[in-house]
Amino acid sequence: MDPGEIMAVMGRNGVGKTTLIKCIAGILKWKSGYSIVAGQKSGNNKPIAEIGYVPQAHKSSFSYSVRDMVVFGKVGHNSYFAVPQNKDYQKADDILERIGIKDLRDKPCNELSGGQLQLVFVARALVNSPQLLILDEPEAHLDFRNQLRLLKLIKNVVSEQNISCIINTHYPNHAIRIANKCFLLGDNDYQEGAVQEVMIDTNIKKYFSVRSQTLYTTYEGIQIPTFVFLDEV
Ligand SMILES: Nc1ncnc2c1ncn2[C@@H]1O[C@H](COP(=O)(O)OP(=O)(O)OP(=O)(O)O)[C@@H](O)[C@H]1O
Repeated sequence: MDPGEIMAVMGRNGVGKTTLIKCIAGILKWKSGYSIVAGQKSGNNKPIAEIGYVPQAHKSSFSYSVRDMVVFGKVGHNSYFAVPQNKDYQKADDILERIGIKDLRDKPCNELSGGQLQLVFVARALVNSPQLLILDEPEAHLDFRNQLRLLKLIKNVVSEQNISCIINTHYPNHAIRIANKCFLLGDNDYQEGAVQEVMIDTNIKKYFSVRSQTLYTTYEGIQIPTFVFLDEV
């Protein structure tokens, strides 16, 4: 992928999307082969600093404050010698404000809702200014407004910081709205290419067994495609 690009990974439940992005991130080992991120081979269980990975948010058992959770992303959670500096807290505060959750700053993470925790994980990934941002279903727990805000935030961060982003999503409407590329994963094959060419009704039928129709809405002079799901095939 090139800097400035967003790739949406799509496919039905259990097909292997999370496994794929965990292998790219170096969290899981490839059975064979490897991926190269920012010039480094991933797949040897060594975290790559240039990758910001945002897992699917479940309830957190950590009682750290939101601010500390984000700062740990910066200084390294397990690093004994790493003491957060004022500038680390300042950066964490800036990101929390940008994401719109500064009011949660002092709240313990184990008292957050799933959607709030998801946004905290995004902040924690961004605090390191990664070259590759990998997000696993980041919109899953968010309400419509926060979904929209998060998608806009991802798009802006990718373009302003000229980084790359891989986003695992179940929403074709989100993929077509923010991604340039799409990787559509099936049981025995995949399709990869420009999102407008891959995310089409015939592929939704082939990879999800759902009949859909694309409708178009014009907003601020831009045509926005929207998939309407009609029935199972
Ligand atoms: N820790 C694990 N050990 C063994 N099998 C696993 C493990 N995690 C996932 N799997 C299996 O690997 C396959 C792919 O799982 P994965 O989580 O990558 O799918 P996914 O496409 O991300 O699914 P979803 O859309 O439901 O999140 C599934 O069949 C799942 O049951």
